[in-house]
Amino acid sequence: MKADLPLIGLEGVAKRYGAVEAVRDVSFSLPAGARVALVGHNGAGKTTLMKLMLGLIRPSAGRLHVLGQDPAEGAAETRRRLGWLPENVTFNPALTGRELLCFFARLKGEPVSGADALLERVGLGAASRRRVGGYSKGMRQRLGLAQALLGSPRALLLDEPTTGLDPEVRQGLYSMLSDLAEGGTTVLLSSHALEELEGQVERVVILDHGSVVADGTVAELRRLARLPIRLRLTLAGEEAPEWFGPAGAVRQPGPGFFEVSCTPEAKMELLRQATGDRRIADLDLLPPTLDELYSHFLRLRQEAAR
Ligand SMILES: Nc1ncnc2c1ncn2[C@@H]1O[C@H](COP(=O)(O)OP(=O)(O)OP(=O)(O)O)[C@@H](O)[C@H]1O
Repeated sequence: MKADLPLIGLEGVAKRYGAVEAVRDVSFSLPAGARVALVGHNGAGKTTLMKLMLGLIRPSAGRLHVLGQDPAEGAAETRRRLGWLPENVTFNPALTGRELLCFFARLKGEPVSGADALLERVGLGAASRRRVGGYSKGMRQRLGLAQALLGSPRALLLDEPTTGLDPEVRQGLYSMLSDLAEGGTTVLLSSHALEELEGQVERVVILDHGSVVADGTVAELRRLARLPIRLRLTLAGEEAPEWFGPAGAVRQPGPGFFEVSCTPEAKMELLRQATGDRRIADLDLLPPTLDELYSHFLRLRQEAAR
């Protein structure tokens, strides 16, 4: 692989299924060790992009390179260096976790001797000899991740890996992905659940109807969107400070506390006012959520299309 190439790169990639334009003119690149989320509504093109990167389907236009190769050329060595967790992973319920992982290891041409260590790593050590039919959703997802990790892949493509997981299992999965990225593995995951991505990925690529509508760190997207910032203020007594109105739009979501929305530039002045006023008992800064950013970028695109 050429040193100057990112691990995965897409240039003007399009994919048509008959009349459906599943992916349109998509370009981005993923360096080694990146943790990136592909975010979009149902049918936005997330799975199609992953299948293109895996070489399972060919682009209608544009170029892809994955580990220095065109994935559609199907080089076996390139495929072995990629791990994939499909969206709806199903396993033979009659087999144990260990049997299944050994089966996948043989398919991938990897030694089965690493299966136990991998099962330990994803937290399935104790359950490895139980039948998968009795596994919970979280356990099946972890087995799916173990399967994707076979052969120490350089890039992991995970299609909605956290769907249906409880918060604790989800956090465990994210911390595992963070460790892998620290070790240089590129992690690309798709998700609808924007809120849970905060702090878990460095970059978010927002897709809408097959096109990229925004691509950046969460902080960059917030700066670009310039959405109002909310300050939630809890009053010490009855009296609402006179500067509330002029400071920005005011809402009272409940008794004794207010939300003041202001522009990003007005934020520091508002904070100074609030922290210097004894009538304010407590405050929370509420930056725009990822969901709000997502809606903002979709709205911009729809307006531009009119
Ligand atoms: N094999 C196929 N044949 C025809 N159309 C397809 C095929 N695969 C995907 N599509 C269409 O391409 C578009 C993108 O689908 P894709 O599965 O990539 O979306 P997605 O973002 O992964 O959606 P979801 O969040 O629902 O999984 C959709 O309109 C879908 O119906």
